[in-house]
Amino acid sequence: MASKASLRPIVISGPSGAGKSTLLKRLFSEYPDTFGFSVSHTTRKPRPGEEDGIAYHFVDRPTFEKLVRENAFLEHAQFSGNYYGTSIKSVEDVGTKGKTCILDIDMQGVISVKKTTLNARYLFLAPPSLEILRARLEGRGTESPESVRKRMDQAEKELAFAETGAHDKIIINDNLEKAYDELKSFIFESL
Ligand SMILES: Nc1ncnc2c1ncn2[C@@H]1O[C@H](COP(=O)(O)OP(=O)(O)OP(=O)(O)O)[C@@H](O)[C@H]1O
Repeated sequence: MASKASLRPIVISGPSGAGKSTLLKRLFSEYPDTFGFSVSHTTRKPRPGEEDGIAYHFVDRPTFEKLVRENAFLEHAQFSGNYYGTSIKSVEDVGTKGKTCILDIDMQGVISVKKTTLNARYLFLAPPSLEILRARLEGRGTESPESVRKRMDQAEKELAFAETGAHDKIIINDNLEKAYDELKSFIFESL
């Protein structure tokens, strides 16, 4: 397997529980210097040891809201009273440092990346079936029944979106080894 990846950002999406984190964890540990995640913005206060520009870009609310008005974010949301967002520039910065940016985002995020000049490549990770997806979400032991229900509803929307042909490649994660090999082939494909 070649280990030179294009510097075009890779967008990975797919239902919650499809296996994105599992595959990305493996990819980052096999290739520790090749890939990077973008640094998000947040209005929450830094915790001890968190450096600005490394853990997050720490900004105040007026600054964050100004960035929203300027359409600087691919996606942003509020959690427990704080804003969080992924800026277009933070994705570009990863490429500038010579790493391939990996974006793990939902379909709304995919739609927004497509509106930018980031020239990304789009990968969709699908579960073998909705029944198996449910079993994996339940088996992960991290979700309440209500959270599983919400994720399953959203999964149907993600799968319908993938059927529109919005992605360059769809990988079905039935077998982890096979899915990982397909992920690497897509990522290291020479373009
Ligand atoms: N091919 C596979 N076969 C069996 N189990 C798998 C496979 N791939 C992943 N899993 C398991 O499925 C569960 C969900 O995987 P993971 O947490 O990586 O999903 P995710 O797509 O990152 O979800 P989220 O978007 O919620 O973070 C985990 O418990 C993982 O170990």
